Amino acid sequence: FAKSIRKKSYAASTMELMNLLEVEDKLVDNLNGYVETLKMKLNLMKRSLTAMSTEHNEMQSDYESYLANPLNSFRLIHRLHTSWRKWYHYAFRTENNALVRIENAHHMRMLLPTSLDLEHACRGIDDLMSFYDLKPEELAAGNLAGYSQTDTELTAYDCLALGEFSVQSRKDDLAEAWFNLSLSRFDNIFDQYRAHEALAMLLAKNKQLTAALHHLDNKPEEVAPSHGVTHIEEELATVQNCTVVVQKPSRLHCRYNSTTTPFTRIAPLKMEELSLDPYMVVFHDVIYDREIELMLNSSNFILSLTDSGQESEVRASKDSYIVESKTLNDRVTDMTGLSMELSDPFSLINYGIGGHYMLHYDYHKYTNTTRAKYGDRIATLLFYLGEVDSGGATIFPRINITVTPKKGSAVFWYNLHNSGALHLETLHSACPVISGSKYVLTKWINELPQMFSTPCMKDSNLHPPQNV
Ligand SMILES: O=C(O)CCC(=O)C(=O)O
Ligand SMILES: [Fe+2]
Repeated sequence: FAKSIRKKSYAASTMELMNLLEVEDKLVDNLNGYVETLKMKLNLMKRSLTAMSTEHNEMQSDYESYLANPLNSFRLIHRLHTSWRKWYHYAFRTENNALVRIENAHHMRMLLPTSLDLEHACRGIDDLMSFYDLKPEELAAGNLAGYSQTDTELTAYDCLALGEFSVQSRKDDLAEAWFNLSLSRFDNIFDQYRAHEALAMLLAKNKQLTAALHHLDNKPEEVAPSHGVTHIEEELATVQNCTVVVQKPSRLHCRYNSTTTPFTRIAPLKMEELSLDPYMVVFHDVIYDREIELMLNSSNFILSLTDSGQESEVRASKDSYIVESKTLNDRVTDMTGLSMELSDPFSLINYGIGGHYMLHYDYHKYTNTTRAKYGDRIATLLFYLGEVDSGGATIFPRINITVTPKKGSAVFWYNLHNSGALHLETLHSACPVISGSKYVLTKWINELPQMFSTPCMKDSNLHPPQNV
């Protein structure tokens, strides 16, 4: 088998394509040889199995008299001791002949078309379609603008690949047609689900989440949900949560916190527990109107908003600005019992109409060494600096919690389990602002200086509420 490395693109020339035919010839031959070797092995095992089971069945029909004969008992012990071991090893052994075939296949991988070749081939088909105004159905049926040949029909996998190429080329309508063709060509639910999944991803990309989920309903039980599927489900949960404008009444209780630090004993904080795991609370009246006014009217902040010079864009997304404040740092310590050392400064975020913050986690998910050096974000505290006329809630779709901005309140939650593990249920986002403007002040709290206030407990995943 040739070992040379090919450089030319297969899709570019007929000569190269002829080489590819030759490669396929050799591959078929090689695989055939492999199958033959396996067949021989299988036949040998089948023959021995027949001999063994005949003997076994004879013995079983009258085992008392069979085993009464010492020669028979000897043979039984010998058989089980020797033969079964032999078969066990034989089953695991890879025949030399088979190994050679596998090695051949390994070398021939160099001659196979790469993903770039496949892309070129897809582009070729795509160009043909645009040029001659061909429809995917015609091509899939092997019909090339009236030039039709038998046996040139495309397979379900071909259609799937062309669909994927169309997604990459941002031709979503074409992609949908290819995926549907692929779906109708597959003949079992497992393969069909591949097409359903591709269609679901495409629909989800275009925000047609419910239609996407309909496709995902076709998932056979044996198939594990993919990352993409989980993402669609969360996106849908996000949309559903965002449409709930009023805050869900909390099942947990409301209380005054006067235990965190000496300060809170004098001035207790009003807090409402939203969740125990991840631990999450809302504090009321913890940032004052005059503090908010000062911050929002600071010339630097106003400048930072107008500076971007792209008013509509700024309004359509979030815009953040760094704020340092010892008073507020101390307040967050009073509220949470956590040290503000090594934490990021506050981030003042403004969202205009449609402004939102995609689903995300606040932790960095550092590697162990980076994390030991810099520390991850153990918790987040988010002050709401105003009410939003409509929309703009902070939502946690995995735990079904929606927090509606209320001027002067703050939401606080732990991003990490008490063991230090990342808390996956803290996935959250800011819903698009429908009307009004939203201002929040975020503090991402570093884990490193919390060693004594929140000792990391290896076996516990829960943050005890008394920490807050
Ligand atoms: O604005 C919000 O509601 C959420 C902000 C947020 O997630 C963050 O600052 O990390
Ligand atoms: Fe966040």
